[in-house]
Amino acid sequence: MKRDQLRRGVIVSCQAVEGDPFYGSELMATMALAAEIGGAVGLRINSAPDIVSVKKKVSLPVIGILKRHYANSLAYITPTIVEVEEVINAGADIVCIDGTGSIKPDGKTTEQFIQTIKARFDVPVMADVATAEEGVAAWRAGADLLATTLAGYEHYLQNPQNYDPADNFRDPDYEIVRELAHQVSIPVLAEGRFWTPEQIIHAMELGAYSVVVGSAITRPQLITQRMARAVDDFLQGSEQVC
Ligand SMILES: CC(=O)N[C@H](C=O)[C@@H](O)[C@H](O)[C@H](O)COP(=O)(O)O
Repeated sequence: MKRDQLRRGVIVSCQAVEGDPFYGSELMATMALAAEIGGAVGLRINSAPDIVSVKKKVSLPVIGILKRHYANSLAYITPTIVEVEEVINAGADIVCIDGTGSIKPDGKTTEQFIQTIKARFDVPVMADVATAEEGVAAWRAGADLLATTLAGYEHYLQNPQNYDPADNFRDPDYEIVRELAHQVSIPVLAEGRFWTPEQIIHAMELGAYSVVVGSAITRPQLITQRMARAVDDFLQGSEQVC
C-alpha cells in the first residue's frame, strides 16, 4: 500500500461492538463495500475478524485497530504488542495504536511502544492522540501518521463508564488539527465527531491530510438519534412559543 492513497479524502471507520445492531464481520464488510462504492480512500477497522472479512470484500487500504480494555491501563486502542500482532496478521496495511500519554498495560510509554513495533514489524504506525503535545511526542518517537481520534474524550479515557452518547454530537476539535498540522511533518488525520461535509472541508483547510468519519456513516442508530433529537428540540421550542 502507498501511504499517498489515503491523501485528501474520506476514510470511513466501520466499527460495531457486541450489542450493536450491526455487530458482525460480514456486516462490517458490507459497510466497507458501501464506503468504497461511495468514494472513500481508506477504511478504519476494529478487530482481526473484521479486518479479515473486509479485506476479502474490499480493496481499499485498511487502518487496523483492536480495542481491548485492561484493568491496569486507560489505553484501549491497540494498547500492546499482542493486539498489534493480531491486527497485522489479519492483514491491516497500517496499524493504529493508543498514542496518548497513558502508560500501556505492559508498562510501556507510547515512545517505547512505537519503538518496539518498529523493531518488529515493517508496517506504518498511526498514533491516536488526545492532545497536540501527545501528537508531537508520537511523531518524534517514530509514528508515521497521527489521528486526532481521542481529542475531547478525556473524561471517557479516565473512566469508560463516563461515556455519554451526546459526546458524539459535539463539534470536532479543530484546534488540535490546526496545531498538529503546523508542528509535525507526517500526515495528520482529523478524526472524531465529523458529521457534515462542511466540517470535513474545514479540517482540510486547517491542514488535515484526510478526515476519518465513523458514526455519521456507519452507526445508523446514532444517525437516527441525531435527527430524532433535532425534532424533539424543535417541538420543545415551538411548544414554548405556543
Ligand atoms: C473515542 C473512540 O474510541 N473512537 C473510536 C475509535 O476508533 C470510534 O468509536 C469512532 O467511531 C471513530 O474514532 C470515528 O469517530 P466518529 O464516530 O466520531 O466519526
